[in-house]
Amino acid sequence: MSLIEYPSRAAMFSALADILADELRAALETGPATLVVPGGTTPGPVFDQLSQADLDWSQVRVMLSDERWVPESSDRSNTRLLRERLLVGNAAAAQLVPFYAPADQPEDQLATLSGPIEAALPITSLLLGMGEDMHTASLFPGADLLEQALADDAPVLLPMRAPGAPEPRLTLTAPVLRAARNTHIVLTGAGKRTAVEAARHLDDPQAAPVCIVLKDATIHWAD
Ligand SMILES: O=C1O[C@H](COP(=O)(O)O)[C@@H](O)[C@H](O)[C@H]1O
Repeated sequence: MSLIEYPSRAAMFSALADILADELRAALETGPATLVVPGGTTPGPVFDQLSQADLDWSQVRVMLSDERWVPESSDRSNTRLLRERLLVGNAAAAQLVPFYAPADQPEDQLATLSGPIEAALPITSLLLGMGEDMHTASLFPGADLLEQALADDAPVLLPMRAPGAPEPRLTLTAPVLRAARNTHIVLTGAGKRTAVEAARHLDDPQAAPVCIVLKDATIHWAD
């Protein structure tokens, strides 16, 4: 794992947006590109800048790493964050690959959502977040289907329920995340820095699911 420490969050968010835009531009020289991004509280400022990048967004497929099973009217909806902060400006031309469709439970839409996700693979640029519990995407320690999601033959998408997660989730699985061409993890604050170092030492995806991508990832950190 390589770690870049930035002097400020603003500097990190801006640098990350430039890096992702450069990766997408390079990939677009040979065909369509797929950008995968996290939800949560951290990536909004990256989206604000990336959405203004000058590239052929009509050839970019954008999807989440994971979604909370809530409608877009909820402020916990990761899709809502994407629509409000990334799929605007120049990036409004991008193709959103959906991670949510109205239904009581994620299992009800699993087959419908999986097809377009599979068709958009492999991932060109993967941006992930991480919680202090060392979860990434919705691969949580102690989650009901974690073992299945970590397996080499896991389907692209799985539902996930975890003690620390208030609602059911849908998440990309380990083989899909590991196959990304470029992997970045965006982290802020001392707690997440400690957590990612602990995950590296643990090297145990059951206890620290973020381990699955650490070998090839660039960690971007600012206090
Ligand atoms: O629930 C989630 O949490 C992680 C971390 O979020 P943050 O608020 O600590 O930045 C996020 O990466 C994931 O996509 C999201 O669904």
